[in-house]
Amino acid sequence: MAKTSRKHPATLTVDTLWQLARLGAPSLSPDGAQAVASVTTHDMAENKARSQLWLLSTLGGQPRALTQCGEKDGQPRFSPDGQWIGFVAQREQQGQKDATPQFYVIPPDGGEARRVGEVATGIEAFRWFPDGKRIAFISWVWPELKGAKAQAKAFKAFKERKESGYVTSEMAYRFWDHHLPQGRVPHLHVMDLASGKVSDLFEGSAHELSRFEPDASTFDIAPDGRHIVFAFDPGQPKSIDGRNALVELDLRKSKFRECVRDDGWDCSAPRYSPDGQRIAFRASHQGLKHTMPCQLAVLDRRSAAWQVVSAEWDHEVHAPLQWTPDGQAVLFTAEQKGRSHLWRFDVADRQAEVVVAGGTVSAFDQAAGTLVSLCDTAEHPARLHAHRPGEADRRIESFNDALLAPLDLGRTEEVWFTGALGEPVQMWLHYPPDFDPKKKHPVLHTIHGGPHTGPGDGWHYRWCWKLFAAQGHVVVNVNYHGSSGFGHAFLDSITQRWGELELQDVEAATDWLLKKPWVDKKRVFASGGSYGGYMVAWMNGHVAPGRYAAYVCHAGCYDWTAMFADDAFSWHAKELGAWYWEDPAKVASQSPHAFAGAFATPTLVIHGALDYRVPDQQGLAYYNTLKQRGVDARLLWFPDENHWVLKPRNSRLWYEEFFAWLQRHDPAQRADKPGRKARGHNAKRGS
Ligand SMILES: CSCC[C@H](NC=O)C(=O)N[C@@H](Cc1ccccc1)C(=O)O
Repeated sequence: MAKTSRKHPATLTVDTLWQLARLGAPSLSPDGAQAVASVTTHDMAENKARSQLWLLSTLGGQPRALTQCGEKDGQPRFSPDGQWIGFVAQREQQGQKDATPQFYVIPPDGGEARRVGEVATGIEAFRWFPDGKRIAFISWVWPELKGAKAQAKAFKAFKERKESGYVTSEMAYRFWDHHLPQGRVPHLHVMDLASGKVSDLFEGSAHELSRFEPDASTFDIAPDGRHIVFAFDPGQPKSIDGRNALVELDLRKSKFRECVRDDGWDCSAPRYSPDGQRIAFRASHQGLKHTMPCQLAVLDRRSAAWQVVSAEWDHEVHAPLQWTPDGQAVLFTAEQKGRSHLWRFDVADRQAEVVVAGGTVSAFDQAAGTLVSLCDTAEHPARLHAHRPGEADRRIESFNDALLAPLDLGRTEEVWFTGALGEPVQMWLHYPPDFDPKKKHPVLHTIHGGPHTGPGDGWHYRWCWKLFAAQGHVVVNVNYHGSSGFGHAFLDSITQRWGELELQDVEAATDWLLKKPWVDKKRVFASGGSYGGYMVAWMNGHVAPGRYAAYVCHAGCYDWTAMFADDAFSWHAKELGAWYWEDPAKVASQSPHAFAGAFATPTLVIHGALDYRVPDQQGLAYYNTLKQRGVDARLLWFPDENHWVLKPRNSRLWYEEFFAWLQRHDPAQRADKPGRKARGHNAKRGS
């Protein structure tokens, strides 16, 4: 038979990954006919991101770009009458650039966006009042000052000050990648849209919202427009792990009332029922144990009684919550075994049912019987679907289809094996596009962070499994003991013995793989970020050299004592079982640095200087130790990145260094052989 030359389909590259449009949370028009969402695109040459608002028909019409000139148009929400879309942006208008994010409105049927009012201290997040004439919004203000003018004056003075020092007596002063504004706290405000007039609802009171990235799920406005409920930590002084009560503000009487307060419980994400009589919220029994999940709770406003309704359902409820229009049930997303579904929880029956199955459903909205969901899977980045009763689900955009259509992404498989404690453990295998079970393939563990996360059937931009697979590796993501989405006992099983069960699981996965005829035993690699970085540093001290050809440690926790410099320091003792000054041996026994004497496996260490969750000294100490011990190591350090590498050019460098490191330590294709390049990567940079 004559041989036919078959053209290989293209595979995913870093540049293609960065060309993909990233969709934000949708908001539906009141009639459910249209959704609005922000769409972020990136320019590799300019090293920049840009977010525009798009209008998407749920009935089959063509998508339309709603905003053009904004750089970061975000958080769009339809007004209750559907006449406007409100959004938050920092724009240039009439030659003047907003100094802080402001509130804009645009009519959905066309026309230019216009800023409403001006808030010197900026707008973090907002919600429409039911009358559509006002919004409630979050802004960080000086609590001792009165009136918008005083805030504006103080803000100007602060911006113009010559000193750069940050002074604080607070326990919470940084969060992930930013310092909390000095002296300012997040207050709820009301803006009258006709006049642009703003009033601070918390002025003169000790109330404030969460200092940790407060968003629109931290408060809600009652259907009568008269009450606002919000989560508030009454503790003084504020701690980094304080427990929130729920407080209701009567706008007419300017009176605050604690409606849920139990010091053992942490409450969040309150949401009024459609008739305004009940408030659904998330409640976590922190008094019992710090790992307790956020459960669904309901407050009856008349009787003031509240109860957890999802106590028998071993899942963590994610914010935001939305009531169904009949007030029977609450919608939310929750993880389950490496997937995240949209659930409907019937409050009377206490039953949960999947409404939209993931993949990973990350956002949704509902109106007039229509539901929209934002969902990604291992096979594609986030897509928007409309779900209407009696109709087939409909894709309402196709932003990335043309880019992805010609690509062979390879196959993804969910596998269960026996891990630590003889228990079933899940892993996800992403096979390379050219996978052939008759050939030998290298293996790459990508160990997730947390430890209490549980990724699986989803798309990841920073740890893009399909991109790693395109380099020829079988990519492995083990949902080790401690991962979320597998019930509380599984999540809590690693408490006070970090490293132990997780390592057994990763090792059992490696054993499982090594039995496969298609695994190249000399080409097994392990990588991980944050807690996953902790894991690879831990492995370096605990696994016999030679089993893994090389490691990549991104933003890894290395030394639990020095980690006290992070922004979550009070959490360690709960997980490790001791403060370092009380039982240093117990802390050290769970810390990779204490096993440095065994480090022998080559490691690429990556860290960002703006990482306050895992400060970069962690990565530097690990790298220095490897160097001092004569272990082959390389450092990739970013002065301008945080826990994540977010800039297009830096991300490309991250992937390039990552691939090159694996190649350099790959016995089959050493990078020091001339002419070797990462697969599928454009040799030429730039546009
Ligand atoms: C309560 S804050 C720390 C926990 C958080 N994990 C969620 O499951 C987290 O930020 N984890 C980091 C690693 C880390 C662990 C302990 C203390 C600081 C950082 C991560 O893996 O992203």
